[in-house]
Amino acid sequence: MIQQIYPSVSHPYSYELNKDMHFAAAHSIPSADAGKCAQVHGHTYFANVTIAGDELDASGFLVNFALIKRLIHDRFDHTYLNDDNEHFHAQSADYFPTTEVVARTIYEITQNYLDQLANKPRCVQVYLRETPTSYVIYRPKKTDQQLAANEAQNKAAAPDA
Ligand SMILES: Nc1nc2c(c(=O)[nH]1)N=C([C@H](O)[C@H](O)COP(=O)(O)OP(=O)(O)OP(=O)(O)O)CN2
Ligand SMILES: [Zn+2]
Repeated sequence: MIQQIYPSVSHPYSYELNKDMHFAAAHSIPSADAGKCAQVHGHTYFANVTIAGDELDASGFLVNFALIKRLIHDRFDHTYLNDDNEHFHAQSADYFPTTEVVARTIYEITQNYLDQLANKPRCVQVYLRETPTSYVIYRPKKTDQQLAANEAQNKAAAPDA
């Protein structure tokens, strides 16, 4: 929920920002195993997006909080997720509008935007609460390049280990 403390994510960056948002949306899960969730119903989703980086932009921002809200809240608020065929469809479970898939989609939209910025911030965690008792955390896997950089950093910190 907004103003709650979220699970922390480890990363090598100096700055970390968190943006809380909420949006109302309807969905249905197109699976015979989804039970009552196969019927159209709605939620007030709470999302927390964590962004990290080492460089600030000309405004002294890692990224403008307001832009993250525009990207996510304005895209999904008062929508029927199943109608958003750019992100969701019924042909593959990886694209059903489940909490897991919506969390991953929020990551993808955010990171695609961040990739265009000169200071190259990274989205390191998306926390998405669908109901008072259910939430998902999506964390992107580290790329081979990031794993190699981490290893080099560790070696430099403890060369004899
Ligand atoms: N792993 C997932 N399981 C379920 C998802 C999902 O997205 N990922 N979604 C649903 C339903 O869409 C539903 O919105 C949420 O279900 P649930 O947490 O069971 O909701 P309740 O309010 O009924 O929970 P209670 O704790 O029993 O009150 C189902 N599963
Ligand atoms: Zn639901």
